[in-house]
Amino acid sequence: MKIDILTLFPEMFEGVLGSSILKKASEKGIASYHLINFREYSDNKHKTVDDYPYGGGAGMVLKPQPVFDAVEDLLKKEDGRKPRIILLCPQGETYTQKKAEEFAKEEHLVFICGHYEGYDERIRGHLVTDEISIGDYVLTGGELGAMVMIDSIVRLLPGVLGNEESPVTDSFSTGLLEYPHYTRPADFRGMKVPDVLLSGNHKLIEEWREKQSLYRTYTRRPDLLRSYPLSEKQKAWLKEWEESRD
Ligand SMILES: C[S@@+](CC[C@H](N)C(=O)[O-])C[C@H]1O[C@@H](n2cnc3c(N)ncnc32)[C@H](O)[C@@H]1O
Repeated sequence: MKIDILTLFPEMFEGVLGSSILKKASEKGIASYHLINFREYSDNKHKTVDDYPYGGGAGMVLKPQPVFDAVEDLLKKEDGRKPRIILLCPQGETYTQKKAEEFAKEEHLVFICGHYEGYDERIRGHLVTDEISIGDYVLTGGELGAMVMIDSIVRLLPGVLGNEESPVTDSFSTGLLEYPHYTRPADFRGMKVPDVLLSGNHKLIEEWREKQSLYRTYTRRPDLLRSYPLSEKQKAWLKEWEESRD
């Protein structure tokens, strides 16, 4: 997967793209990252990329010209193939694991990281294919949001995670939150690992994990259950928990 990142602060990405799974993915040739400082595309001799808002008010607005020119330059190299062009934006669609899975199927993603008060509206309306928010809060710029998205997408690409890690049972991938994990020792300062995990009975362990996963979701994120296809056994567990609350 090719990932282009348009940013005024390319140095912010060095640590994240050069560490852990994202670094491994690029070393294995599965993902390649290209940082583009769109200030270099400014047609202004002072290389400014922002200007005062029409109508007055606080803050500066990113001008359309450097961003359009930077994206058009990228597209020239694409032989007509259209990448997804993602604008990081607190007013966009809220990012989810489903969206990460959707983007992971693409061959080429372009991220546009805003800064200042916001973007000229023509960038939003005429250049991008997706507007994504990473949550209901306001960041200083789109860089952290792009890093969050890139990390969650790249770890889903085939061959990126080793056998010892799997995105399949991760929270949200299954539609539920993941079950709790324990490792050695079996007794840490009197806090014991549930007996079932030490039993060696794989069927019982699977059932315990399924039940824990459902219970976690029921207590922490009941909203996820609205779209989750519950089995009859799971419905019975939920009924039991509902009744014990009364
Ligand atoms: C200070 S914010 C601008 C917020 C804008 N004035 C508004 O109220 O919608 C600057 C930039 O940070 C990025 N940003 C801020 N919050 C974000 C969020 N929750 N998700 C994604 N990007 C965000 C966007 O790129 C945005 O253009």
